[in-house]
Amino acid sequence: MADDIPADWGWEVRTSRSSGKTYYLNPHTKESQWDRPSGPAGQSMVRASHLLVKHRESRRPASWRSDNITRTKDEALDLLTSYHKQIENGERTFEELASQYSDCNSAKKGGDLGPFGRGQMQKPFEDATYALKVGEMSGPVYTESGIHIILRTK
Ligand SMILES: O=C(O)CN(Cc1ccccc1)C(=O)c1nc(-c2ccccc2)[nH]c1C(=O)O
Repeated sequence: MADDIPADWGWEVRTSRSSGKTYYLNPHTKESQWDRPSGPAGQSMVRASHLLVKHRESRRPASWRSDNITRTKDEALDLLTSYHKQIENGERTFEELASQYSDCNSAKKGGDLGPFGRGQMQKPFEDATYALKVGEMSGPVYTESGIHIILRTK
């Protein structure tokens, strides 16, 4: 779905101090150019869905599912492991379980987070996603938000 990634994603629009003209700066390569870029700023975009199970040590132990999440980290891991098994054996789909059980607002979209590039998500989440092949599902991934299963979709 390349159409959902803006052509010049990742470039910064700047104004030249000397001429007042607009130019484009790639913050990753530090290159600048007058013409509007025709491609993303040289970084690969990915797309993923996730199922987040929060616990009492989560940075924000609350979600659309519960105002006060009190489960322990171990209980969260047990839940996530059971979801992972049900998806692996084809009993349930990733989308069904993420919609029903994910403590992330993305549950409303079957866990889909849309496209993102490096530097946008918490580092453990980003690294786990980039390490997956398209179509592959992660094991438990730990971030400040809780414990995730990630499905790379693009
Ligand atoms: O960590 C926090 O202090 C609070 N957050 C961050 C957050 C809160 C609302 C919307 C988006 C992100 C979350 O706990 C959170 N993190 C995520 C998240 C984490 C990694 C990848 C994608 C989403 N979703 C949520 C959520 O409530 O919906």
